[in-house]
Amino acid sequence: MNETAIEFRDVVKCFGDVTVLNHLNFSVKKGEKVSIIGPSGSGKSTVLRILMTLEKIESGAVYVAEQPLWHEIREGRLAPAGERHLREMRREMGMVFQQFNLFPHMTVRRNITEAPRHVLGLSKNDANARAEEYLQLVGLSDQADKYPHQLSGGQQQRVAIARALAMRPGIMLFDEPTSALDPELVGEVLAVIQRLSQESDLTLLLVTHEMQFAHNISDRVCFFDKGEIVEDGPPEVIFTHPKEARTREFLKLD
Ligand SMILES: Nc1ncnc2c1ncn2[C@@H]1O[C@H](COP(=O)(O)OP(=O)(O)OP(=O)(O)O)[C@@H](O)[C@H]1O
Repeated sequence: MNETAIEFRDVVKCFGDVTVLNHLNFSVKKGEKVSIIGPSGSGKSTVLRILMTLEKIESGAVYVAEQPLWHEIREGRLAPAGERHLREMRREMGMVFQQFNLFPHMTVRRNITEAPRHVLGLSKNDANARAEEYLQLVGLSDQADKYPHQLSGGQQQRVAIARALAMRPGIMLFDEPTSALDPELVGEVLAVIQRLSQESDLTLLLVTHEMQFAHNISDRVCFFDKGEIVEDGPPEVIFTHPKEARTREFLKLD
């Protein structure tokens, strides 16, 4: 587990006058399961959005699978990344958002097969077989012909997970995947992510407000505040005897 899957080196990200990431240094090893916790507005989602190239950074560097995300080597020199490089880098990662963002006019099966067919060039049969494999993994094999509006929020989020997995990324990013769900539907989505974390060698980076869940699935938990990592350690330490006062306060341990 020595290869680095994700690395932020001295990254600064601002929105206008507001510094959202303040010289952030952060890395995740290949196969590691890491949760980011912290107060609202601390920059947690921004980390994931930068990885998906949905946001640019002001300075510093981001590496994915040990390659620079925003730069590429052209003619032996480091040059700003072209669209092709960005597309290739994005392919290393699958992201599941708070909102499921399924295509409403497509069946569940087509939601999952669309990218494998058109981005990876899989045949219809191969893409369908892949959709079946991942629908089984998320427990929705019998829903392939339904449309998103015919499913519960929890089922839609499980389809979104299957859709991301069907691209076979090495890294899965989850941005508060249960925060848009009714409480009674949270468990089924967490169960799927938990199974993924136990049974796969995927690298997993999860932003969550579900502390017990972060405790259960993570190798490491990072507590973010004001765009910095205040504390970073195994869940047994962070959730029971963190060193930093700010972490204790956030977790209401005092
Ligand atoms: N597109 C944007 N334009 C301006 N400000 C933004 C934008 N996106 C995020 N921000 C601001 O950046 C800060 C960090 O946002 P971010 O979503 O990363 O926080 P977060 O820790 O994920 O919060 P939450 O737990 O509420 O989702 C917030 O103050 C937010 O208002």
